[in-house]
Amino acid sequence: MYINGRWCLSSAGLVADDVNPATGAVFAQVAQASAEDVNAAIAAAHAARTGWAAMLAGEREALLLRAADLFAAHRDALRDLIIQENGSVWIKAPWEVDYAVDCLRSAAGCIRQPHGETFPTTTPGVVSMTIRQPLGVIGGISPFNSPLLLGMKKVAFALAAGNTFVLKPSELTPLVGLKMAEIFEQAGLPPGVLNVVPGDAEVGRLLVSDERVRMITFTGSSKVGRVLAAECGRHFKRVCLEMGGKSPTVVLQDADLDYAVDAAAFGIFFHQGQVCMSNSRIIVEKPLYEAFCEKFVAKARTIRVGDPRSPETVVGPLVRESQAHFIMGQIEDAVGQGASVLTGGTHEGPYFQPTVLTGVTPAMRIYGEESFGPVTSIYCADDFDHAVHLANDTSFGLSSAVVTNDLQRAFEFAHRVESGMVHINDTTIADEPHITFGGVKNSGLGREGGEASMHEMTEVKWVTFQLGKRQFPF
Ligand SMILES: NC(=O)C1=CN([C@@H]2O[C@H](COP(=O)(O)OP(=O)(O)OC[C@H]3O[C@@H](n4cnc5c(N)ncnc54)[C@H](O)[C@@H]3O)[C@@H](O)[C@H]2O)C=CC1
Ligand SMILES: O=Cc1ccc(S(=O)(=O)O)cc1
Repeated sequence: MYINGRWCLSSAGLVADDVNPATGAVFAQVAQASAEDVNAAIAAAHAARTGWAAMLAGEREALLLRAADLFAAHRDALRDLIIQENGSVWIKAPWEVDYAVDCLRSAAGCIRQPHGETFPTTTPGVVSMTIRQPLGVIGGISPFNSPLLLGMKKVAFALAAGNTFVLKPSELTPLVGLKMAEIFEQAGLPPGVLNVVPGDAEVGRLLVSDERVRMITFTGSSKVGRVLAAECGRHFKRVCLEMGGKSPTVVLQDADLDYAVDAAAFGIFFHQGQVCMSNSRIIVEKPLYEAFCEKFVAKARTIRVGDPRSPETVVGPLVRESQAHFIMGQIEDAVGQGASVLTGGTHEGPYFQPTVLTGVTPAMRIYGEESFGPVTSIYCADDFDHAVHLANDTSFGLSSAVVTNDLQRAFEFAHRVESGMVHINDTTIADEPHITFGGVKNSGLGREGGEASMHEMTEVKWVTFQLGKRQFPF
């Protein structure tokens, strides 16, 4: 692990296997942080926070830009590691590296940005202003699905805002987190500014309960997010949560059918459906429903499942085989209650066939639960209002999409849909480092990206300056 600028083993001698999802083979053993190690990482970040916050903006900017160039220079090695550790397919892994590079450059561009404000006051002679200051130590719990992208989104903006960081990567992708530290070290990041402590939920709990950690930023399941929100509340700690989704793509009756099929297919089969914004629900207006189902199923059947290293593969392995059993449980429950599997519905180990269901009802688990696999359900909407109702009939609210060229309908949908993001004439999957990203309902609390991150990761302080002497009443 990486603590205070040093590479070290677990003080308790703990290690865990790192498994390649594509083969099931153990390819590395990774040190696991003990309570002592977590304490050392937090202490290092705490000690480094004043120096890092005081570093001139231009110097911090230069460092992040240097790091961006180094991540770009390591593109092939990072791509290969992401494929090996996460099972990402060939089209996704390099894109993830490019995003991380872009994210660092975007964060570097934010460094001079946390502006304060000035105010007129009712007290004569008072100059009144706010300033924005770093929070101090931020703890990050990053997920497995895009371990570099989602880890970088947290680290880059936290550092840009002048905070120091302790990162706990997912148990399933610790090496990507450690590789990040290695490259930041090469870029010249001072010791203690970024610390990486692989481990299980206990490591996360230690980050949450330590009073030196002033904020937790998390991407993962709503189940864990709910626990973190409560625990951070108990410790009066800021929290930013990016959680799950059951995002809808709505296809209106005027849509270009082939385009809608392509958009929705990308929205569920990209990265084998392990994307928080995946359109695991497709809602089609009645006049297009039958034709859409037919074409979508035909497209799903052409999708190549297999070795993530092969450029032809679209759907690679799920990150762990147990996820395939979880999804099979959802499908069996749905079929047992009358749903139909139009295609797919089977898996070999972690390789899940692209799967399309119809006839799904609210009584079925898959109607409301996230699947995190290449499985979607198609619903028939009687009309536009029914489509909006179906889109909102979920406890989640991350992303949404509407495929139409009817501007009136498109903007009405954008206003009425209960989601943090809505994409018109597109799919549900979109993410750019400088744009405000996040969900409503059970999908999120707070926002990430660009200015939103800079706000979440800084504290506002009101400062006044009395010119001359104030007249006190007594
Ligand atoms: N929104 C998204 O992008 C993601 C959603 N998920 C969803 O979550 C499901 C489960 O995936 P997991 O990787 O197991 O994610 P998870 O969200 O259940 O766990 C994520 C992390 O939280 C830590 N953790 C668990 N309990 C904790 C606690 N009480 N305090 C502090 N840290 C704690 C774990 O050690 C792990 O690092 C997926 O199947 C998917 O449905 C998973 C990853 C990303
Ligand atoms: O834009 C594509 C995109 C963005 C994010 C993710 S993930 O949720 O971080 O995996 C995947 C694809």
